[in-house]
Amino acid sequence: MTDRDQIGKIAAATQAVNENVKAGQIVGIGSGSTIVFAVKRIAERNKTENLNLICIPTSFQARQLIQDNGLILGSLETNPEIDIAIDGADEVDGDINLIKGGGGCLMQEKIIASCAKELFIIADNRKDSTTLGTTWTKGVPIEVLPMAYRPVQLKIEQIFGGEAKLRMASNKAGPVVTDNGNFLIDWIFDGVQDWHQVDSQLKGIPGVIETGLFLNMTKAAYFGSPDGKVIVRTK
Ligand SMILES: O=C(CO)[C@H](O)[C@H](O)COP(=O)(O)O
Repeated sequence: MTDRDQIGKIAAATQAVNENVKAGQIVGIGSGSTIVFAVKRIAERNKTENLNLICIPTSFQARQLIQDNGLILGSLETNPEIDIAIDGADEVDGDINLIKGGGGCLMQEKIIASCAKELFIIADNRKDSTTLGTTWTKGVPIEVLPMAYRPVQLKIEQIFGGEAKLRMASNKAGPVVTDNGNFLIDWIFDGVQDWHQVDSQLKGIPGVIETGLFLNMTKAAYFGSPDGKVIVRTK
């Protein structure tokens, strides 16, 4: 990531927090590099405004971020209903459908997003695309039960074509293991798909736990550019 990309992330995160976080809310905290700037901004505001938020994490990383920034940590057990969730994305299309899971946290992210009244996405403007599947070239992340990864890979390739790759760790021998103890398959697909149909077909394969396709879930996406300007896309 260059400094220029970082400026975009900071701008998007700051504006999204300024416009949407309100005192007393239950706030879902996403995962990745952009959410770090949102949590920092929430913590800054909390010092002067006493926001009294309860923050629900989407990952181990988010849990640490909440605690390291002096915010109140909650869970879905204590707070099953969430006011807003803020998260990053790997790609965002013109209808604010998303590919997520580049950082491996898609399942908890999707659960938290589904419990939130509103989901706000923050990203640098490289993530902005008109058609899903054009700028994110690493494939659709899919969380799978470890014992089923091989048949799931084969079934995905048989049904949809493309290549379904087991995500391997970089500083450990073997596969990436998610916060939930599962494996990830990155499905590199050919061309534009009917994503709603693909998502339900993928979830119909035994062993698939969740997909990184977030369809019709987002209220607004904030894209920051290297000059610090932010474009907001709503539906
Ligand atoms: O889905 C995610 C993690 O699983 C992230 O939200 C997504 O990868 C975006 O990350 P970043 O803010 O670092 O670009």
